Amino acid sequence: MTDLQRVAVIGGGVMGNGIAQLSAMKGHDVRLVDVSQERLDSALASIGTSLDRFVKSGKLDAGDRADVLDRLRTTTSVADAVSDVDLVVEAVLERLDVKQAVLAEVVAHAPVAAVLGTNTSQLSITAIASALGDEAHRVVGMHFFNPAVLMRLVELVVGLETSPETLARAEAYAASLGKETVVCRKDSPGFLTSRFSAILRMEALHMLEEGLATPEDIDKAVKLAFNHPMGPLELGDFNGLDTYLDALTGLHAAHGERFRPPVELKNMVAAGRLGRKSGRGFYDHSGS
Ligand SMILES: CCCCCCCC(=O)CC(=O)SCCNC(=O)CCNC(=O)[C@H](O)C(C)(C)COP(=O)(O)OP(=O)(O)OC[C@H]1O[C@@H](n2cnc3c(N)ncnc32)[C@H](O)[C@@H]1OP(=O)(O)O
Ligand SMILES: NC(=O)C1=CN([C@@H]2O[C@H](COP(=O)(O)OP(=O)(O)OC[C@H]3O[C@@H](n4cnc5c(N)ncnc54)[C@H](O)[C@@H]3O)[C@@H](O)[C@H]2O)C=CC1
Repeated sequence: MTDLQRVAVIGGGVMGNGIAQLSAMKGHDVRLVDVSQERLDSALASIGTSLDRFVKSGKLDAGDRADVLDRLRTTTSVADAVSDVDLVVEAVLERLDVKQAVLAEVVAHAPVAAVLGTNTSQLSITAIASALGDEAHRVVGMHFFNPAVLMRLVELVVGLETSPETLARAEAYAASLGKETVVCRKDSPGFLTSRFSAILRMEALHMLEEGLATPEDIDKAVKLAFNHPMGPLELGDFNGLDTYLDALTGLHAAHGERFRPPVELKNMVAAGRLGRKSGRGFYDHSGS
């Protein structure tokens, strides 16, 4: 194990619970933080389901399942969670002000040597770190992919103030999780992956708006023509349409018209159709 034994994950939603689970599976001592016990219970339920799948497919020993859960502690207190950690992964919602406030609270309570990773999908790392004054050198983009327990990549993003030591420690943590990394060496909203992803997704949304085909056929075209495991609309439901809309809104502000979120996507989020997590999005998930 590296010197990054103790890890706190802030936010236990779609991404945070997977990052916490994976870290515990790879031997880290993990503290998972969310705003309420209800949210933490929901995160633990997702982790339990995922661990069961690993056990069922023979990728995890039934005996090791309990050890993984023993290494994972939950709390609603950021101060308590980060007091002795080596690294923090922030995975709260995709809003600059919320991320800045959470990291400011982390800095107030974490050891000065702790690395501060943010799992933002597209926000500027420099802007997030700007709330931390002299501590900005400790902030690095650590962009995981959903589901974090299975996807092979972590995209590391260097902000203007990120120190080489911070990047090196983030690389060591990703390696300890068995991940490959790419480094986006110049901070730019959307980095490498979210800009690629958004281009395909925007075309799918425009095709839907233009009535070219059903959602099923738009997704099937991408899956079968290009061998993608999921189509772009299916993937939106998988990510969560609220997070997807927040990400597009940021990309639109940074890169202009090509990423303008369509009104239909805004309407779906306003109506609470958030994809898998609410039971309905581009598709009906109420039975799954
Ligand atoms: C504007 C841009 C910004 C947008 C918003 C932000 C987004 C981001 O910032 C970044 C992102 O995450 S983008 C999304 C990246 N993720 C993807 O593209 C996922 C695509 N899907 C897949 O790879 C597979 O469908 C997947 C791997 C998910 C599932 O595989 P399959 O399709 O083959 O389905 P299954 O047969 O169900 O699963 C295969 C094996 O894996 C096991 N498994 C699946 N999920 C699991 C989980 N969560 N935990 C544990 N095990 C799991 C499953 O049991 C099965 O195992 P075997 O039976 O042994 O093969
Ligand atoms: N959903 C996805 O597929 C991906 C999302 N991301 C990024 O990861 C981050 C989290 O996204 P999701 O997990 O999808 O969101 P989510 O909405 O599923 O989960 C966010 C969690 O953060 C918690 N939270 C909010 N404020 C908090 C605070 N002050 N302290 C502690 N917890 C707090 C919420 O209660 C919620 O449980 C975002 O920045 C998103 O852009 C990155 C890769 C993929």
